[in-house]
Amino acid sequence: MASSTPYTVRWGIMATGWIAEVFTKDLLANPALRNVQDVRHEVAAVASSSAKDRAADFINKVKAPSSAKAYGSYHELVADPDVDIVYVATPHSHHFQNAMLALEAGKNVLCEKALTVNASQARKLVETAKDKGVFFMEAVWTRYFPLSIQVRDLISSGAIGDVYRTIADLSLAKQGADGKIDYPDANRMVNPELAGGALLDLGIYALTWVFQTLYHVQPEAQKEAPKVTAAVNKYHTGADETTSIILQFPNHKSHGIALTSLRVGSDVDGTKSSGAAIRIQGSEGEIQVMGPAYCPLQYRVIKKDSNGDIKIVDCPIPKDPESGWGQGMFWEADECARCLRDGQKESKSLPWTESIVIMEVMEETLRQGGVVYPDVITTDVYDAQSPLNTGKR
Ligand SMILES: NC(=O)C1=CN([C@@H]2O[C@H](COP(=O)(O)OP(=O)(O)OC[C@H]3O[C@@H](n4cnc5c(N)ncnc54)[C@H](OP(=O)(O)O)[C@@H]3O)[C@@H](O)[C@H]2O)C=CC1
Ligand SMILES: O=C1OC[C@@H](O)[C@H](O)[C@H]1O
Repeated sequence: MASSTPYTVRWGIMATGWIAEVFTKDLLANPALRNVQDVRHEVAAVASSSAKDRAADFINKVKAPSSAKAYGSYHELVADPDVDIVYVATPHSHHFQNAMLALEAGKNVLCEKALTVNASQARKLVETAKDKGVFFMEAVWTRYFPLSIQVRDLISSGAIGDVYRTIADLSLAKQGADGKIDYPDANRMVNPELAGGALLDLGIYALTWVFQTLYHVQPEAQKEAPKVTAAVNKYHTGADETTSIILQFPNHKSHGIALTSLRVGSDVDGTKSSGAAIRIQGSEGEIQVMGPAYCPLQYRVIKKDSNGDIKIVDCPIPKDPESGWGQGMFWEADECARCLRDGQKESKSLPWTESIVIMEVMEETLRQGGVVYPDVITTDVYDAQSPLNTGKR
């Protein structure tokens, strides 16, 4: 008989930036509001690489319980026996070293996207998770949206026949009046030292839709790595600003088109009236996914013989009625909790091999585009004392 006591996971939050805050507030949201009774989350500790006070301020800001510990270093966080799983919320440049720090300390890890800067780093992380016998997952939250699960199920059930093409776009119109992209050159979005660029930050979501619909749904033995043809425009910092990828899956005769840009937006006027960000095209019809590729809230199923009778399905994110809070990151946290409870080391919705194949596609894209990042962030040699782990910037 299933236990009526929810399984509790104690989180350690590594970094105190934007997404750390959003994710932690979702962790603290009441699971009942999303009809979840079997798992729950606690914030055990928060670490800032810059100052203990920053971690303490973060704990106050997100309204975590005062029992949550504040640390002024990532090393202290991963040594805390009260932390079951570490959420790595640093820039992409830091993921390899930071996730290794936690894995080497024997911690389970949820690491923000893009998982790493290259495929070799991703492979090393997976090997380490295996060696240590811990859970490890890339935090592509979109995969855990009920909408994504429904779309994958529709494809698997043959609702639109054989899928031959997926076109997916995640672009943000960030060009300012002066022709420059509206982020300072030092910002993580365009700074090569922080693995900046459209591809690793946004393109990963376009690729997520290509992979969810053309790769993930295939039987294990039929999953194939795609051929990659990419066009990349570089910003003056050296990071990619507009990147378009054609992925060819030869055995399935399917194509994925993954688009991303910091010059033009998928949502032209900010009113979400620009049409489908994702089109999944099959022999018997098409599924269109509306809204930003990272956080889609509606899909449409258009059958070949529908005669205009389109099925429209809304999948809103449950909000706390009092605070209005709820961003949809809690679903990926619930997945982590269930995997820990059930002793699973990887998530079935985003297995290790799939994260690695996607990293291979991104690495090849950057190679074709001539985007080069500094050695300190591309090395696949773990160094506990790397400046990326100690915060000595
Ligand atoms: N899933 C999603 O929807 C989203 C995911 N992300 C992902 O999360 C990660 C972090 O993004 P975001 O929160 O926007 O970034 P921020 O710049 O807001 O925060 C990053 C944090 O990392 C820590 N950090 C450590 N070293 C550095 C450094 N050299 N430069 C800057 N920060 C450093 C800092 O925390 P401290 O000083 O406390 O150590 C900082 O606050 C990225 O990988 C991004 O792709 C981002 C936005 C949305
Ligand atoms: O993951 C993300 O999703 C939302 C974007 O605004 C952000 O830049 C990116 O990191």
